[in-house]
Amino acid sequence: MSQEALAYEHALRIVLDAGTRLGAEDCLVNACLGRVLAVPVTSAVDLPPFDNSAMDGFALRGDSIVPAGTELQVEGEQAAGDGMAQARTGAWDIMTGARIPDGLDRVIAVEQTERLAPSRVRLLADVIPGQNVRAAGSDVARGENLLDAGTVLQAQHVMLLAALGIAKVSVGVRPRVAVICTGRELVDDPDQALEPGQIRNSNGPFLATRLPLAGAEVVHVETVGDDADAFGSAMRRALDAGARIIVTSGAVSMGRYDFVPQALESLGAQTLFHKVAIRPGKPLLFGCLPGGALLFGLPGNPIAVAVGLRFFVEPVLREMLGLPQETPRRVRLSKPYSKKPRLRFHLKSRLHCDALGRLTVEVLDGQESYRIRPLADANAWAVVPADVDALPAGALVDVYGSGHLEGFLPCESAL
Ligand SMILES: Nc1nc2c(c(=O)[nH]1)N[C@H]1C(S)=C(S)[C@@H](COP(=O)(O)OP(=O)(O)OC[C@H]3O[C@@H](n4cnc5c(N)ncnc54)[C@H](O)[C@@H]3O)O[C@H]1N2
Ligand code: MOO
Repeated sequence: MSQEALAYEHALRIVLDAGTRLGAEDCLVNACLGRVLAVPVTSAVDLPPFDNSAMDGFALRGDSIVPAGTELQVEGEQAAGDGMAQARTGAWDIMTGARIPDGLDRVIAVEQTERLAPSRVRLLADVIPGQNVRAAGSDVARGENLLDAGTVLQAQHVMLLAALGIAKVSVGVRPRVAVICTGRELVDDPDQALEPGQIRNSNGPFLATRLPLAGAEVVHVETVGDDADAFGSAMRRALDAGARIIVTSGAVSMGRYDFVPQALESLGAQTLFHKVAIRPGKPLLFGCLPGGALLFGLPGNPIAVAVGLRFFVEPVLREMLGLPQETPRRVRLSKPYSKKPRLRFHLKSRLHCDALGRLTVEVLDGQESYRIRPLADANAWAVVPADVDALPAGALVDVYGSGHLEGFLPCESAL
């Protein structure tokens, strides 16, 4: 296998070709948040299911306008939850959401009436046909297409599905993913004091929290030292937990303890590439394990992990979930930017929106791959291709949101 760094596009093609679409499964609507709809949803019913009142007031009927000054006998009362009622003449005391009695066709708000006697009312305003009536099917008509396949289900979809009485939806099976962090310097327990030379494991918690947001099910998380045997055992536990993708962090570069490439070989894995012409994350390794699970060996620097996840793992998750690949937005740079040629750069960036709604993207200071503070300030990734070395302020660059399922402007209110 060549040690030459592959172009990103070439490397991504290899990854996507290795990912197969998973099937669909039923999911309860109250547990479907963040899942990707596999089959479109069509409504079998009308919403609202019956004509009902938009106001507390009086329901009545008429051929055309019923004029102000009309006096009517109050014939009955209809509250939300009351069933069918037949009305012939007069007015019905009605509450918001109550079914309109059959035979009536309009509602006047109570504050536009004057009660003359317990069962007599005078209208203080004209009332037109259909006034304050929420017609059956006016929100959703039976047979209407509501949600497309590929929709990432959110609380507003749950509201709609619940209103329609839909209890289950068909969603893409979540790819099962395991996370293995390597490095004898790593400390997992936040209560444990650091010995000289030790650092806290931040890649593990990052991967374990970001992967579910990216549509994966995390089935195993483990940290091992710089020890090929311990790594091999962790890989076996990850596979036993059902992982179809294993994401490792660290030990893929040139150091004496960078044992992952060797360890993978002894596990019978096929390394499909090692090194991509990107920054950060150049030593990224991708391979296939004997049972077919995919292995992403992400370089240990935290931003190399974030880039490997966003620009390699997330695209293959899309493939497995049956989603088309993303198209970046083109956004103007707020400041000039220059970089080394021949590497594609993935830059911690922040989208800004001015008072007229114009977007610009700011490449944040502190792009080194050990610097995690700027990632916490970022809300997007700007990508500058390998063959570009300098861009003036105002140049258009490709921009991706923080995560592939989170939309382009995940925190518009915070821009
Ligand atoms: N001689 C060379 N040295 C390095 C090269 C190179 O080409 N030649 N590439 C550099 C680049 S670029 C990267 S990226 C790193 C990748 O190194 P490894 O994948 O072998 O990762 P480690 O050495 O294990 O760790 C790198 C760095 O990240 C810290 N780290 C590791 N795991 C975690 C974690 N779970 N949480 C937080 N931080 C973590 C680790 O302590 C190191 O500081 O190699 C360069 N070197
Ligand atoms: O490619 Mo490395 O991620 O720059 O530190």
